[in-house]
Amino acid sequence: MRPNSTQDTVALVPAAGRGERLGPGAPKSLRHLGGEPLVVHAVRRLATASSVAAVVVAAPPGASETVRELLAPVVMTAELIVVEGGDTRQASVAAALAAAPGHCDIVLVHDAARALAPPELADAVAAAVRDGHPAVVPVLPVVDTVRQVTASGSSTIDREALRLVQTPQGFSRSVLAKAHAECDDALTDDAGLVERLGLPVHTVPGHPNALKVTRPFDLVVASAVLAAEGGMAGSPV
Ligand SMILES: Nc1ccn([C@@H]2O[C@H](COP(=O)(O)OP(=O)(O)OP(=O)(O)O)[C@@H](O)[C@H]2O)c(=O)n1
Ligand SMILES: C[C@](O)(CO)[C@H](O)COP(=O)(O)O
Repeated sequence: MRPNSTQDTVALVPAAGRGERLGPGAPKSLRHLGGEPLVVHAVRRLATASSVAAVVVAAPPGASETVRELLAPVVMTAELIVVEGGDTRQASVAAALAAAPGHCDIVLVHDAARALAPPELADAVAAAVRDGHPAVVPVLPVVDTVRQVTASGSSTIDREALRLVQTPQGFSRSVLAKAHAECDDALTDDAGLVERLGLPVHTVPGHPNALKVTRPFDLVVASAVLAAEGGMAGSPV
């Protein structure tokens, strides 16, 4: 246990995706960045956050033991649980939530694909939930002009009110559990499920390092980000 910390948070890490947009190869969370799998980078940073007491990873089908062996040496100050993920991101989050230890009232949901999100971002999101917001998402402003294209033509959309949504997203545990129990629409994130309950979603500033590795170009960018931060490889937390 770290001194002077509020360890009331469990981080769920959906890591079971195939990574089709990244191209052929191993499941995305097991592909390497700077010599380590993406899931190792993501979990190391989460486990470094002072609010995080436990991490539950939803591993690719058949890879739970591999993921456990990869993560055991790097997660030393938080409880580590590995479960098998599902066919969709939503199913993987639900599987991880079902395995989350009961003593954590705050739940973060964080893509393994956002491998370099800094621990401070996780703590900022958890702090906003602790302050009373039932659902919290980190967001970045849109920096490009946005155009909507339809069959009948195209038009510019006012970007002032638009934001790009990242993870980790934070929730009060009861709210996330209710959202998953009551909504089975296929949505792209957990805040969308909570929104369907009619609850507000609070935003906090995101971080450029929390970029999602989706396509090959993103791996190039993430490699540069990792190099710029001096690498975190090999340091157990
Ligand atoms: N069945 C799934 C699908 C996705 N994810 C996870 O959800 C996060 C965000 O998903 P995305 O970036 O879309 O990953 P993939 O589904 O792997 O990507 P693709 O759509 O290119 O196959 C990733 O950490 C991914 O591993 C998951 O746990 N289970
Ligand atoms: C959850 C997420 O990362 C927030 O931006 C995003 O919605 C995941 O989308 P994907 O299409 O599953 O990569």
